[in-house]
Amino acid sequence: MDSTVIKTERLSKFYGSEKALDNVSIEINKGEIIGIVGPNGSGKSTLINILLGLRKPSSGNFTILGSTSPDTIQSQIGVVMDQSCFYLRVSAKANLVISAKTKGVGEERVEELLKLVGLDHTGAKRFQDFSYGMRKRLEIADALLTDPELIIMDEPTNGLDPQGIIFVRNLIRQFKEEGKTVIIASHYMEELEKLCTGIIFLKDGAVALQDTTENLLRDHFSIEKAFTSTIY
Ligand SMILES: Nc1ncnc2c1ncn2[C@@H]1O[C@H](COP(=O)(O)OP(=O)(O)OP(=O)(O)O)[C@@H](O)[C@H]1O
Repeated sequence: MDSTVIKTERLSKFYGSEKALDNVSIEINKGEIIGIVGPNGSGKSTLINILLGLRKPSSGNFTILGSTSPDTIQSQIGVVMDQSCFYLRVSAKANLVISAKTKGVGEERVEELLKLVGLDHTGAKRFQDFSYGMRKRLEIADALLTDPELIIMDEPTNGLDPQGIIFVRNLIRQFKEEGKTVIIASHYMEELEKLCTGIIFLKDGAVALQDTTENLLRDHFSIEKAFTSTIY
């Protein structure tokens, strides 16, 4: 079986005359946990949005889970990007039940996920009264409803308390054990060093370096040092 989960060929994206992505060619295989790192404005979100079908590339091609149109394989991709829309006046459970129905998933999965993300005791509390961390946990549960094989997370621990950070890190370790493929865009290099099997450095929209975490640590001692010598 083909183990390629994502393959991009010379992907570029212009916003007007501004080049946000510059000939990005990457390959990500099943079971890899890949960190995407780069300065603000280096193209991380643009790349993710193109892979999710939310933006069209100006040129280049890509496949994601063997498909050239991400819209058709949405149930196989879990997305955590602080962009989920939930009903403000209903509980975590009610929100997940609604989402599960839309996605054709049974209600038993809702109970399972509420427990997994630690929201099983929130009862009737409404989404609008949730803390940021609770909202993030609900977004993660929602992303996992269809048991996706590819999970894409943009700054998954940003704004979380220490307990929330540990929770997300352990969850990513669990994904790794389950053989899922995970892409994490993050500025927290220590975190990526602990979790990722490989790192992609973006600079000015282009891939400045892609390598395994093992190789980067051998050559640079830390992802931060690898980043500094690659980007500056
Ligand atoms: N909708 C848009 N319209 C115009 N320019 C955009 C748009 N979205 C992004 N850009 C530009 O494209 C470039 C890449 O932005 P992008 O958001 O992909 O970077 P990023 O690496 O995700 O940044 P950050 O770390 O700040 O989230 C930036 O110069 C940004 O200003």
